Amino acid sequence: MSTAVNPDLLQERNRATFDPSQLTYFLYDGAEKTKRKRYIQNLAIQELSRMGMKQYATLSREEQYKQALQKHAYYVQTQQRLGLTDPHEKEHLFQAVLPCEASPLTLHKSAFVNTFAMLASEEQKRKWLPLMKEFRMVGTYVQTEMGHGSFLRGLETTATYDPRTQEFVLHCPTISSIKFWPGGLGKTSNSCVVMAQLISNGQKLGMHSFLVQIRDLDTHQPLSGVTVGDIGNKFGYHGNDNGFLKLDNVRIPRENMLMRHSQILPDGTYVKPKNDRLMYGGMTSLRAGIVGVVSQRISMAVTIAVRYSAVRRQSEIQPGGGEVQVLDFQTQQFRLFPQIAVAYATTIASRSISDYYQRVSAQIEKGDLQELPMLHALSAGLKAYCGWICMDGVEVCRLACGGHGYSQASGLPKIYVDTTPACTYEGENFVLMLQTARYLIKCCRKVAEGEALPEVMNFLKVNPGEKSRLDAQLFMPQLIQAYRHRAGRIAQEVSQKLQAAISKGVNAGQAWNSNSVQLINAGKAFSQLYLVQDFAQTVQSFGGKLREVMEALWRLFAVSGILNALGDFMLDGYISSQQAAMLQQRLLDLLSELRPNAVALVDAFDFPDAVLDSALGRWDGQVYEALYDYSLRSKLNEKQVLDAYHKYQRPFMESQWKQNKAAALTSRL
Ligand SMILES: CCCCCCCCCCCCCCCCCC(=O)SCCNC(=O)CCNC(=O)[C@H](O)C(C)(C)COP(=O)(O)OP(=O)(O)OC[C@H]1O[C@@H](n2cnc3c(N)ncnc32)[C@H](O)[C@@H]1OP(=O)(O)O
Ligand SMILES: Cc1cc2nc3c(=O)[nH]c(=O)nc-3n(C[C@H](O)[C@H](O)[C@H](O)COP(=O)(O)OP(=O)(O)OC[C@H]3O[C@@H](n4cnc5c(N)ncnc54)[C@H](O)[C@@H]3O)c2cc1C
Repeated sequence: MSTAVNPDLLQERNRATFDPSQLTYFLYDGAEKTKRKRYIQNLAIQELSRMGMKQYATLSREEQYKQALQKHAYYVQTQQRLGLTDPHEKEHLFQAVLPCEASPLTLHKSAFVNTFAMLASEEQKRKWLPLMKEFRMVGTYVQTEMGHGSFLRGLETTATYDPRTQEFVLHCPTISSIKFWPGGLGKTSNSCVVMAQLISNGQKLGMHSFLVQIRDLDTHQPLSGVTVGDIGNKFGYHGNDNGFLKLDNVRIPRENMLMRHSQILPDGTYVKPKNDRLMYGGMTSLRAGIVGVVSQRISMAVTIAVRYSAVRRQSEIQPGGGEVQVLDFQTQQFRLFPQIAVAYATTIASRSISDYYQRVSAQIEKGDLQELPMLHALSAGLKAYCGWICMDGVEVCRLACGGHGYSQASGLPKIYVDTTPACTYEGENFVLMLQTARYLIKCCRKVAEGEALPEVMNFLKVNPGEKSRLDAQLFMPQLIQAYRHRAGRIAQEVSQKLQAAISKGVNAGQAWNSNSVQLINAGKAFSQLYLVQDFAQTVQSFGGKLREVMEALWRLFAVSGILNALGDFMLDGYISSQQAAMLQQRLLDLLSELRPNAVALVDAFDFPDAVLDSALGRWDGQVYEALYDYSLRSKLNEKQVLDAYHKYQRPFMESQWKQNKAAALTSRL
């Protein structure tokens, strides 16, 4: 394959008005850390290549599972060999080893060990954490059942305390109570944290967590009373053995209930937690983490689509003027440039929600639960909102690559099937957004009662007759104010509707359901406001040319967000039709303004080719060579004439030939 860089891409890089390495250093916390990231990723990529790893998309499901295990083992061992302790460095390594390739061991650390560490007492941690950390116990987080996932209070699996033996009896009483979906459960895990309804002294005490061993630690055979297996093929996520688990009166010692926040004493007496929802802590942490996962996916997809659009030439703009780079079509820019903005906006939001999570967790550790409701509302809203826009964005990128986007060679299908479950797992997005709305409505009531709100919620104090002062300059404060006004208005309006329905005697649940479409909209508007504000704040920390480019990108994010939900902004007359028309024009101006920097903006993400795993998104732009090479490696090309020809095609063809003509046929027409 040619080693030269495609001249169109070369030219794109030369015409950028800013230095993309400045942006790369922002993303990876400076030049030194960027160098270290590159060192770690290149080392892993070279070693894995020497180990003969195959392209994920070319493997069968079973092979994907096996290779993912092999790679995950390499990931952990390489971490140890290099002495990595910084979580970002571990993340860089993980990205290079398993880029969008679901691993059966992902849940071990992120959900099993982390949830255990959050919910177990000090004594329990001393006993079990070492075994988990050295992979003697390999585990997962087992909550969802066949019949219930979203409605946790509806889970049916029971953990009944038996004071005579000081044991819990874990039992799945019905088909719908069979645990279903947990990652790594089917074939890989020997242990798990199981969520079950606690029953003691005949009292139902709600969902609690239990450490349950499901397989023998040596033979790996399922233990007595345990039926466990893989759930079968899915939309994607093939490297992961998402599993089912049926517990049939399985007994575990009393000390296996995770007892940090609530306890069962030997005689069966129940000690309540300070707050029931502390039990949900593991989910909150993962939701915060998922914002980072989806932001990475859209960043990869848009890198592929923008680079490809710079080398793909098709059609003429001026008759006779020659074929142009498809990136020069306004429609292509209209599809792709907002996705670059989404990639940066969500990356920035992922950092701030992660920092916020760490801060509030530290407070919770000290017993201060004041910010828990806000953390829940924000992590749920951002997980859902970022999940949606990143999933949609990945598909926009795939479609923008035309026919080749449909090939696995583009890397885009692999990214899509890895992004879309983020809208379902760790809380179905609509269900989560309604949790965010629940918090908003509570805050609206506080406004009505004149109570103080956290500073970030002050947008709920809406000025009803307010008109936007937005003009063609698109000043930051006016754009942000538009988002504040819209988020506040929608939340207040739906809050008033709820109040009105309840005062007419409609019960609270009915009133909630009848307004839930608007409640979702309130949650989205709040989450989008958060992204717009957070992105703006970051842009203001940049200087020089980088600031100019990133301000334009931020404006594109803010303006396209308004135009995509124009009704929300115009319904109460806040934005006039003249302002809306001005925004439509300014959006097009911003596309032209950003055009010279499109490639530099995606190059700044600094994804190695092996991470993108894409014939279309290669750094050197040699896409046709790569596509052709990929085709030649198709398993169907291993033989010139396939067995299926002799077995099915030829007999079928012959069955269609008219008897007398068949005799006259020669091998060439
Ligand atoms: C940064 C760390 C990074 C870590 C690493 C990151 C790496 C990422 C790797 C990604 C890989 C991902 C792999 C995939 C993992 C999938 C795992 C799963 O799906 S596992 C399965 C995931 N499954 C799901 O996610 C299930 C989704 N369902 C649920 O979570 C619950 O059923 C519910 C929240 C919807 C309702 O619960 P219900 O008990 O009926 O509650 P009500 O509605 O009656 O409200 C009562 C009160 O509770 C409050 N509150 C609620 N939650 C929380 C919270 N977390 N907190 C605080 N508070 C909370 C609520 O605000 C309300 O307060 P108030 O207004 O009364 O004051
Ligand atoms: C790839 C993948 C990995 C997973 N990994 C794990 C894991 O490791 N451990 C684990 O325990 N689980 C896991 N899950 C399960 C996952 O957490 C659940 O599927 C998820 O929480 C959604 O629940 P559900 O399937 O019951 O959806 P449902 O709740 O049945 O959703 C169906 C529809 O009903 C709607 N709906 C439900 N309730 C409401 C409501 N109150 N208001 C409005 N609409 C509502 C939803 O919005 C959705 O449109 C995984 C799932 C997937 C796809």
